[in-house]
Amino acid sequence: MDGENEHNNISKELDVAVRVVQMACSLCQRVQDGMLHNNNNNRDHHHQQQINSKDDNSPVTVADWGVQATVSWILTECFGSENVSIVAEEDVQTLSKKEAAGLLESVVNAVNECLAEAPKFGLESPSKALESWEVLQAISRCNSDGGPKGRYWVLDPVDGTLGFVRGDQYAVALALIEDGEVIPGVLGCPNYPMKKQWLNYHQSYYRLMSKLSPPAAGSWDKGCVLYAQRGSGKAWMQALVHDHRKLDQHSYAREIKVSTIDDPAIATFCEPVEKTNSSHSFTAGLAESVGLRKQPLRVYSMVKYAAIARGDAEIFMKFARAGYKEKIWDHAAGVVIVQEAGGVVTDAGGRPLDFSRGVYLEGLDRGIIACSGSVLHDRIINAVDASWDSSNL
Ligand SMILES: Nc1ncnc2c1ncn2[C@@H]1O[C@H](COP(=O)(O)OS(=O)(=O)O)[C@@H](OP(=O)(O)O)[C@H]1O
Ligand SMILES: [Mg+2]
Ligand SMILES: [Mg+2]
Ligand SMILES: [Mg+2]
Repeated sequence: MDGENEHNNISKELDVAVRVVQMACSLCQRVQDGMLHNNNNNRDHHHQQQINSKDDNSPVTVADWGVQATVSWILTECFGSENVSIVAEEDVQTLSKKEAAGLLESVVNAVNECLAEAPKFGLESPSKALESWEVLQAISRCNSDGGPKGRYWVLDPVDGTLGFVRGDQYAVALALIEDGEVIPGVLGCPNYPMKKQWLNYHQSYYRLMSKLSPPAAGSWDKGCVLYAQRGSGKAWMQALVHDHRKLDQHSYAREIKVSTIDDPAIATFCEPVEKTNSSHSFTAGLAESVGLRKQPLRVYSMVKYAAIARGDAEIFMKFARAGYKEKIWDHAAGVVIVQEAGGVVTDAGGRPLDFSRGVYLEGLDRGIIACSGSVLHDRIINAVDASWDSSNL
């Protein structure tokens, strides 16, 4: 099939990125399953350690650090440390504290367990398990500040950590930026099933699952990985896999496209779950004035971009409070995937997001609007202008 040929034609960078995101997804699933079990059974000291608060009160877990270490280690091995620079969300401050020894040990174990499986994903394992200092080094070498020149990877090890700790949606996001432009992007969505029978259904399903024993490895086909290469005009989705070697024989990448719906009356918009991350009242006003009739789909993480790229929803809007600066790792991978799947992504002024100015999306005008097509996109942009002054954002 075409899918396979095109898949074989992708760059080495995208190929490695897809594989390492697959690995990262299985690390996350293991940690999430472990957390949900602990939650139900006993609140021992391990559980106390599992969710940590950052300075801004947002959560960070073994999975966030574990994925950052794993991706950093694999990219460095594959491309050479002199060729790899990475912008990523987490640092080692908390982890390096004396009292965090147990937490660090959990991270090191998660990383080694994950790296040991690298051959299943067509990548190489370390010759022996990494020491704590090597894991810390892998995390802290993700210290690039981005910028307008050269090449750097952009990683959000766990996006939607809140969704993750709640047993809900989250994503692993990896992109490569070259001279300020996102080239390939990969989004791993471990709780977003290949088929559309999803999200609402998901929570109760997960609640039920967490009381049962974990499913046999490899039998749970509930996640997907999306990816795209800038300029190809194509975006792809593959199932979350536990053994890549088995899949290499198949044409396992399926092309995805945005929705063709451009009638607001039947369009679905998605937005962040938390009101603190995006004004629900402002988007409700917009929805009303544009004629969107369906209830908003509130979903954690960049799964919202995945939903647009796959055609499961038509609009994604995010209006953070004034003064909040969006970070490049929360958007880079999602934006290129949506665009290559046929969608349109801009700020609320209709300008493209500028990934070339460091860690933040500097100069972002009010909010982010991703749509399946320009008809809906134009309408939303116009509605923002019409209602902005009367809002108090
Ligand atoms: N105050 C505020 N306003 C806007 N955005 C914020 C804010 N604080 C954090 N963040 C970033 O939002 C990321 C999660 O966004 P979501 O769209 O998943 O939000 S939500 O959880 O569904 O409410 C989240 O990503 P992760 O930290 O990777 O989970 C943050 O980077
Ligand atoms: Mg994030
Ligand atoms: Mg994150
Ligand atoms: Mg975070």
